[in-house]
Amino acid sequence: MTEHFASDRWDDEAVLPERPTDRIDDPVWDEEPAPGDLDLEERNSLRRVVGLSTELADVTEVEYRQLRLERVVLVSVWTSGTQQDADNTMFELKALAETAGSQVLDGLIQRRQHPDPATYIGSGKVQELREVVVSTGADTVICDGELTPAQLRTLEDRVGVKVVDRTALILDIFAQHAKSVEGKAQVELAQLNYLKQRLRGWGDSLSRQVGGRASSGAGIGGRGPGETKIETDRRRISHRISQLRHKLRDMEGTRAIKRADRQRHAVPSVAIVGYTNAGKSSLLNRLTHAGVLVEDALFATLDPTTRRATTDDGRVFTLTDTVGFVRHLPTDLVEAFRSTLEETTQADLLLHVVDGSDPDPLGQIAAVREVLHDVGAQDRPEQLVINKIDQADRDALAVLQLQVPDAILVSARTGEGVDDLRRVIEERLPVPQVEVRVLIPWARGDLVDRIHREGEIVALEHHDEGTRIDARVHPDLAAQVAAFTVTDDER
Ligand SMILES: Nc1nc2c(ncn2[C@@H]2O[C@H](COP(=O)(O)OP(=O)(O)OP(=O)(O)O)[C@@H](O)[C@H]2O)c(=O)[nH]1
Ligand SMILES: [Mg+2]
Repeated sequence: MTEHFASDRWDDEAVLPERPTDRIDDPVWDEEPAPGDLDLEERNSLRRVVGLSTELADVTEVEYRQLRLERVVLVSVWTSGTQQDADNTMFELKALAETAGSQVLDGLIQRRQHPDPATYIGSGKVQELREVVVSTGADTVICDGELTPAQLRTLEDRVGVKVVDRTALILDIFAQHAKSVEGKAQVELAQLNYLKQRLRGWGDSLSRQVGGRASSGAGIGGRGPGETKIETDRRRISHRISQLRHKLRDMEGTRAIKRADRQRHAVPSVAIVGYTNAGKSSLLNRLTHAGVLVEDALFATLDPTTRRATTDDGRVFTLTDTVGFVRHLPTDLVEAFRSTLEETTQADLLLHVVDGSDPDPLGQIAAVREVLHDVGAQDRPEQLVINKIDQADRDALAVLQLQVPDAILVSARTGEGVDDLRRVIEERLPVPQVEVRVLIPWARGDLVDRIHREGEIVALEHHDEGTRIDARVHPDLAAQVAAFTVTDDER
């Protein structure tokens, strides 16, 4: 076992802390029918994890952690809604799993009133799940939703392979995709928060086991070395969390300055928001030739990209691409990306992009609006944009159009409807309010440029002495050109 491998294993451990020492010689575990090599490998890897968890000293490794899920079985509990809804959720989970790099072997949906508190799917179904896992040769089970540490543990014990939840999966995708220093820090923070909660559960069970085994172990003596280590780990994690929070606050400050700068120059801003994979980056590229990464993968974009664009009448505005949303985005991630999404709370217009070819566009719209609400952007002007009309079903599209009559239909791929969209953006961008009538001397061409860019020109004439302009501009610019105001008799 190489050192490199070792740290990889620890990385896996980060998201799915397992009980460290007890499992290998746990008699119950040994009695389980061995599903061959897989089980053997699993035990080996567990054994490896034991030694490695001490390496938690370097918590920064969480940043680079990947689950490396390979062959997975998906499980979801279906509590309400139609069969179709349940299937859609499952397909989304599949897309998420594939984005994380895994091969989906099978998917099981369990109908229940509530997820089972002990085993999520209900103890009767666990055996069935185990059979599917063994027969497909899966190495991982991914559960939809967010499971408690105890549920994850119980399922792992009884199914015999690694079990992760949707939250861990999404965190993993974010970790793989984060590019900027800030994005990485945000994901790491969310991962550490997730990990910290899991450590707590782990600590509880450990202390019980240690106490049980060294049966004299009540009171002080009952604090096994494992528990002490966990507490050390938790302290380290807490320390790292507060470091990251500091770092992020600083970076947030820098961004706020940049944003304030744009605001002072009164450049209107448009933020492109929407469900992951809706085509936000494609649309940004279409509107600005920005060359932003477009991928048929969820969460391709994690770092907000801002580009300048110009309306037909020459006004400059900014367009910002944002991280995609998804149903039940882990709260920690919403929290972590709050600063990134702050862009949206300041935007003059939100372009809410919807994948018109998705089976449940209204569900996507609702999920996105929920996140917008969470970050405090619910009162921003919103323009719905139904994208991918080239591949959407015509009938479904017609129905959708009735449901959201104000939406604009486009295809970022073919360019269809994009001109309409430009026109609507232009109409909905805030128009500068102060009317000015000025004669700008030739030497101040910079001011003429600014009026072009930041204001709206009503009339323009070239005179011998300079440029005569009637325009509507923002108050800041109005003040700067005030010295060149013309009176009626100069007209
Ligand atoms: N057929 C069709 N496909 C599109 C259209 N717009 C985008 N796509 C495809 O949809 C996929 C996702 O596009 P992106 O632009 O990366 O979507 P996004 O919303 O930025 O996704 P994330 O950043 O992952 O949240 C890519 O495979 C695009 O080629 C469209 O109008 N028609
Ligand atoms: Mg994108």
